[in-house]
This record gives sequence, structure tokens and C-alpha cells, in this order.
Amino acid sequence: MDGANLRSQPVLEVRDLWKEYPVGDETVVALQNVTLNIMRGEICCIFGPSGSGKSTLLNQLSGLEKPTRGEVLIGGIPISRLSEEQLTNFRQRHLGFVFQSYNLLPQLTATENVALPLMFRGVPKPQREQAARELLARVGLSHRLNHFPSQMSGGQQQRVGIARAFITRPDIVFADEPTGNLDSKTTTQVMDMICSFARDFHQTVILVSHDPEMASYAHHIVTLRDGGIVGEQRTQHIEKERGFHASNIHSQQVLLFDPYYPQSCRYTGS
Ligand SMILES: Nc1ncnc2c1ncn2[C@@H]1O[C@H](COP(=O)(O)OP(=O)(O)OP(=O)(O)O)[C@@H](O)[C@H]1O
Repeated sequence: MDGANLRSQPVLEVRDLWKEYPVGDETVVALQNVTLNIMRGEICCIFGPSGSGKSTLLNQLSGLEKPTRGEVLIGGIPISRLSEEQLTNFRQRHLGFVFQSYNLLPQLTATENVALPLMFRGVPKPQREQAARELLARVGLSHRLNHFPSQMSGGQQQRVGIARAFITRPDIVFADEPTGNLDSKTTTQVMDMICSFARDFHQTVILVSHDPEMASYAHHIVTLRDGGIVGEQRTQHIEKERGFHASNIHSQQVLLFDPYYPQSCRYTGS
């Protein structure tokens, strides 16, 4: 199935979502009446000014918070109705996260950080570290495999964060302002990597940003204001697709790890 056909199937459905926070005697309505479909294989940017509700929406979509009203379905599963324990399992199995502040574990090397999600799935150490090394090669970090986060630049740490988010090939990768702490050149590299992983692995990425530049990397732009959707745009082609390839960074082989068959690793490429 090609990318455009793939993007005709919803992976995430949001129905009449509301989020209210009690603050003293008042109620802050952070999200109101949000109804939205995000398609499989789509890069979606949730865009809007500060305070418009972007992070709140991301937290509801990824099950980090429970909505006040409404429903979020991922692959048809109503995640808002899962218990905390079921949600934790669901997140480990189906979702990946890229954070603005990287959130790498400081006492683990780059390889160990990337391999961590596979450890939670019981993949043996040699296999998970091999998979991590392959993905680190893909993001141009073969020479930093044994470095700790404090020994890497911000851009390098974020590349580790991207490899970690994609290593299990989750259904959806959520990225909250993933380039917020990076300069413009590094931002371009990091966004090219995210887009390339999404394209090659046919994965859905949901990105939050207040920056119009970031929205140009998306197939689907959802504009929020005052907690509500005020605009939605879709395009088949990403304006900023720059053709980042593994071959650009001296790794000719890409490891495809199938999380549903942890024993099987296969290689593609020349
Ligand atoms: N835990 C909370 N308690 C009370 N109000 C909250 C809480 N979290 C968010 N809000 C309010 O909800 C609204 C949306 O906040 P949110 O953080 O989602 O906006 P945002 O678009 O992500 O902003 P930014 O770009 O500045 O991060 C804001 O008015 C905020 O003050």
C-alpha cells in the first residue's frame, strides 16, 4: 500500500473531547468540543499560540491525562476507558514519545537508552542492543554509541530520543515541541529524521508546535485557539520533505525490528 492510500485509514479518532481543570472556585476550559481523525502514516502538526491547548490535547491523545468528557480511540480502542495499568501497557506497546528536553536516562549510554523500550518487552540484551546500534547508525551516531547524555550535544541527544521513540515501531509517535531547544540547522536535521522514520516505517507522528516552520513538515495541520479547533488543512505531500536517507550517514543497512515477533530481525538495504 502506498503512503497516500495508507493515510486514508484513521489510527486515532477523537470525539467531542473536553478538558476542564478546577482552579480554586473557577474552572479552566483547556479543550472544548474537539473532534478529529488522524490517519495511519500521517504526520500531523497540532499548531497554535501559547495557551491554545496544544499540550493538553497531546496529553489526552496519548492517554497521559483523562479527558473530562468525550472519547479518544487508538486503533479502535477507547483509551479513555482503560485503567492506569492497562494504559501503561498500552503506551509501552503502541506509543512512542519524543520530548523537548530529550528525557534520556543520564546513567545509561546512548545504546542503552535506545534499547530500553525493548527491555520492557522482554527482548534479550544482545538483540535489543544490536537493534539500538542499527538505529543509532541510521541517525548518524555510530561514533557515540557508548556516550552518556551529558557527553552529547542537544541535537545528538534528540537523535537518541528519536531512535528510542521509533525502535519498537509504535503505532503513533508523539512529539511535543521536539526542536524547541535546538538551533535552526539542527532543527532541520531532527525534523528530516522524524519525517524519514515516519515515511519508511509507515508510522503516524503527532507533533505539537507553535512554529509555522514546523507545520510545513506535516500532511495534516490542526490549528487550535482557546482550546478549540479553528482550522484543519490536509495535503498529500510534505512541503519540507528533504530526502534524508540512511545512506547519507554511512549506514547502508537498516534494521527493521518487528515488535510483534521479537525473535525476528531483518535487514533491508544494499
Ligand atoms: N493543570 C492545569 N491546571 C489548570 N489549568 C491548566 C492546566 N494545564 C493547562 N492549563 C490551562 O489550559 C490552557 C491550555 O494550556 P496548554 O499548556 O495546553 O497550552 P499550549 O498551547 O500547550 O501552550 P504552550 O505553547 O505555551 O505550551 C492554558 O490556559 C493553561 O493555563
